[in-house]
Amino acid sequence: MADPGGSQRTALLAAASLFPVPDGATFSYGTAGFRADGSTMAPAVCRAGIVAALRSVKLGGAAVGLVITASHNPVGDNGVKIVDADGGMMSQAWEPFSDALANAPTPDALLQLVLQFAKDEGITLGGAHSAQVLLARDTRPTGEYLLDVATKGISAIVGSVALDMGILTTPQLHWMVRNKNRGLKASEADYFTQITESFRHLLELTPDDKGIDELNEKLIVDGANGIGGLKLEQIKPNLARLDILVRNSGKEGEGILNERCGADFVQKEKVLPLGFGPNDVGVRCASFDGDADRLVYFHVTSPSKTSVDLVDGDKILSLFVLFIREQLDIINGKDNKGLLPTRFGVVQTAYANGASTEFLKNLGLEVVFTSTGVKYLHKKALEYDIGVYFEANGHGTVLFNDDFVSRLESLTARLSEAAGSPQKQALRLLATSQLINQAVGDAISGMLLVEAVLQHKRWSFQNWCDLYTDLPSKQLKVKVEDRTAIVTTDAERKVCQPSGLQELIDKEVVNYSHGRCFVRPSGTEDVVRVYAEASTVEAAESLAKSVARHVERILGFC
Ligand SMILES: CC(=O)N[C@H]1[C@@H](OP(=O)(O)O)O[C@H](CO)[C@@H](O)[C@@H]1O
Ligand SMILES: [Mg+2]
Repeated sequence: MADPGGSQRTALLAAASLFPVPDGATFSYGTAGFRADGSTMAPAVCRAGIVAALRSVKLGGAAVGLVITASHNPVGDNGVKIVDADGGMMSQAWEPFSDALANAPTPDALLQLVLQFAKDEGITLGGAHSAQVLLARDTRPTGEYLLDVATKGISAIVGSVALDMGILTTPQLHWMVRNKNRGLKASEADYFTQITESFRHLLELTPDDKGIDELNEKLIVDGANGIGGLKLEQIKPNLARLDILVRNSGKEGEGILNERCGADFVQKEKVLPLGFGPNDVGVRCASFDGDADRLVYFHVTSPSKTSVDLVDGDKILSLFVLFIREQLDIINGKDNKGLLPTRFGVVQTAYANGASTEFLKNLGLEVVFTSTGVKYLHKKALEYDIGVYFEANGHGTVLFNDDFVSRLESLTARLSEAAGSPQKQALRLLATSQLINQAVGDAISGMLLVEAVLQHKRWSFQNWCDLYTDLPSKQLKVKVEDRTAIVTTDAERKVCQPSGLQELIDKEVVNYSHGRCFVRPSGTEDVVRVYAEASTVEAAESLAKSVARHVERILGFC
């Protein structure tokens, strides 16, 4: 390997010495980057900066992203995630190196790891290369400091440039990286223009005969006291036909990030977030998580109850699927002789409610399953012309393949406005591809698509809720000695190790009507997760508990 030169070695050794890894600390890139108490994150963040810069060098100087956030976790936590040049999550092939680097015990060990990795990957260091990393952070108190730490890590790769894009939602940064590398406008103002314009365009395409629905314009958004609420306040005045009120907006003094509010809280607890109450009965409400890449909707059911009717990621997915299918069916209807052949696919995980999967399959759709984690779902969705994916917790998007968008564009240019022409349907799909974030799940743009579709269909929240009835489900966490002893297959729906456990699960499941149950080691917490579904709440709980007991017994409860 070409010697990277003294200055490169010195820079790496210096950065590693600034933020030593404390004895006993171990970082793991996990399902969504490194995360821990914010005050302990500097070593991992600095080293993630090094990884991001190396990734950019490897990709010929293409922009790579780095975001400082711990999403829905408590305000004291923080984390770091790397965004690949296509705007998606960092290539999984680089995760083992990221782990090794984050845990390198000494500056010299770090240097050796970088040198070896650069050699293996064919990366020439210290030469005439360039690298650029776009940085962003959410509103956490440790964010500013950690962003500075990341910058130091990036600068440790000689020739790298760190560009601070400011306080952003996670999906904004993904969008910027994607656009920049495609030679498209990539500023925050461009992001806002694109989503507000395409939203306006979609509303203009709402069927004329359906008129305007006065009732449906009001929407209250729980911003989790994070960055999403602040950004939504910024674009609110530019959103036609929507009367949005933001609560837990992230403004100084309004509340603590993610504390008893936000999409994760609402989806898991199924109760009202802080700031919502009896006066909100009947109003459509939405909830973002702390970095605004998750979205759920809810309704306050009665003035005396704190429970909510929840519309989770599965039902958001179902709404999008219906809308897209409606447009495709008309474009490809017999009068139009299949103008736009489309491979349309839906991607879910084992956590998708069984009722949603049945609903989608009954529509004749191709529904495929991947392991938990957006990185898996996104990759699968890219295999289709239009791929829709969502996790039940509200993270997801609709991906339009580039070739398909080109076909759609030339189709819209060819079609006339004449009666019977599916021009409007094609334009709706085009506007949808502009509105919904193509890089990653995005609460703000996802919410605008939901709103446009509800207006298109003139649907109330209740109409949406009634699409299907969720099967009661229960999730439990089991603390065991070593969660990695569980190995799964079939998109995590079956256990292959330890032997015998799957047979025990099967024996439990047959006792329950509509019973379904699976267990898997979490990728973000030191627990085994147990998920069960059945026809009643009590049955789902009982099934989850029985299986949790088997897990405890076989793996050793701790
Ligand atoms: C059941 C569940 O909600 N799991 C979450 C959680 O992953 P686990 O690997 O289950 O800990 O965090 C991931 C990252 O945010 C998210 O993608 C995923 O959906
Ligand atoms: Mg998040």
